[in-house]
Amino acid sequence: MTLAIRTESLTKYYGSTKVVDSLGLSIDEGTVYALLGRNGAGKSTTIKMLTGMVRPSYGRAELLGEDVATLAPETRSRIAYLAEGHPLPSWMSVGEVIRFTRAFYEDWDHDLVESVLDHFALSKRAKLRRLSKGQLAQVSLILGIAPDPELLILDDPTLGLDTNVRRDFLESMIQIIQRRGRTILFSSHVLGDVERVADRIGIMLDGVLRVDCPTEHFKEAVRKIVLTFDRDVPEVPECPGLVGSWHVGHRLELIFAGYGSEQEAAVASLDPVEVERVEMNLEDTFIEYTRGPRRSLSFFGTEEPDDPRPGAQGAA
Ligand SMILES: Nc1ncnc2c1ncn2[C@@H]1O[C@H](COP(=O)(O)OP(=O)(O)OP(=O)(O)O)[C@@H](O)[C@H]1O
Repeated sequence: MTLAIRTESLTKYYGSTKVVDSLGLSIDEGTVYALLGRNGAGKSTTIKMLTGMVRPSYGRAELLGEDVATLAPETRSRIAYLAEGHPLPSWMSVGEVIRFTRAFYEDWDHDLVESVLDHFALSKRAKLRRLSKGQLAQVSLILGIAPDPELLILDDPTLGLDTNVRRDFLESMIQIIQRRGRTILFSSHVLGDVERVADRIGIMLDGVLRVDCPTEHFKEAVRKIVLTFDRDVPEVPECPGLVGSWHVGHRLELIFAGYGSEQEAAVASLDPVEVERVEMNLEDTFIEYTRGPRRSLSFFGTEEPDDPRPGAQGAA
C-alpha cells in the first residue's frame, strides 16, 4: 500500500514551547483520516507543516511520496488544501472565483463543478461577501475538488457550520472524493461527524500524537466501568491500560484503554457491590480519554516520542 502522507519526527517549536512533538504519521492512500484534539493540541500547526505553510523545527514530511520542502509543482497540483475559515476574495462572485482558481490548474473537472454547484443550489452570480459561512465552505470545497486532487487536506472544514449544513458538507465531500479512491486528512472537533466518515483517527494531546488507529478500534478499546461501593471508595491499584479514575461519593469511574481479564481482576479486587459497563460513542470516548493522564499507549499504535534535538531528553 502506498502512503499518501508520511511524517518523521515532525516537530515545531514556537519560542521555547514545543507545540508539535515528534509526530510520526503514516496514512495509506484511500484513507479518510481525522485529526482530533482539544483546542491548542497542535492540529493546525501540523496541517500547516504538511502543506508547507509553516517550516518544521525538526523532522520531515512527505506528501504523495515527495518531501514537502521540495514538492514539485506537478505533485502540488495533485493536492488540495482547504484552510480554516475558508478565506476567499470577498469581492468576487462564485463564478469569478471559480474562473480565477481554474487558471492555476491543468486539470479541472467542469462537470463536477456544475453538478456540485447544483447540489448546493449555489448561483454563480452570487457575491462571496453575501454568502453564509456554510455556503463559503461549499464554494471552498468545490474549488478544492475541481482539480480532482489525489489528496485533500482540510483544516476544521465544518467550523462554525450548523448541524445540517455540516452533515451535508461532509457527506458530499466523502461521496465526491471517496468515489475516486482519494485520500482525505481533516481536523475536526465534531466527533459525531468524525465517527460517521473517518476510517482512522489520530488524537493529539499537547502536541503529541497519542492515538493513531482505526476509528472502530478506538471506540471498542476504551471502556468506562462504573463501580458502586457500600463503603468509602478504595484506593485504585496500578493497572495496565488504566487511563483515568474519578470518584463521586460511593461511585468510582474507571477508564481503560484495553479491557481484558487482567483489568477485570483488578476491578473485582476492589470488591464493589455493583459493576456497570457504560456504552460510549466516539464523543464520550474521546472526552474520557483526553481528560485522563497524558499517557502514551502502544495499544493505539503510537510510541512515546523522542525529542529529536541532539542530546535532548525524551518527551514527558
Ligand atoms: N504563529 C504562532 N506563534 C506562536 N504560537 C502559536 C502560533 N500558532 C499556533 N501557536 C500555538 O501553538 C499551539 C497549537 O496551536 P494549533 O493552532 O496548532 O492548535 P489546534 O489543535 O489547531 O487548536 P484549535 O482546535 O483551537 O484550532 C497553541 O498553543 C497555539 O497558541
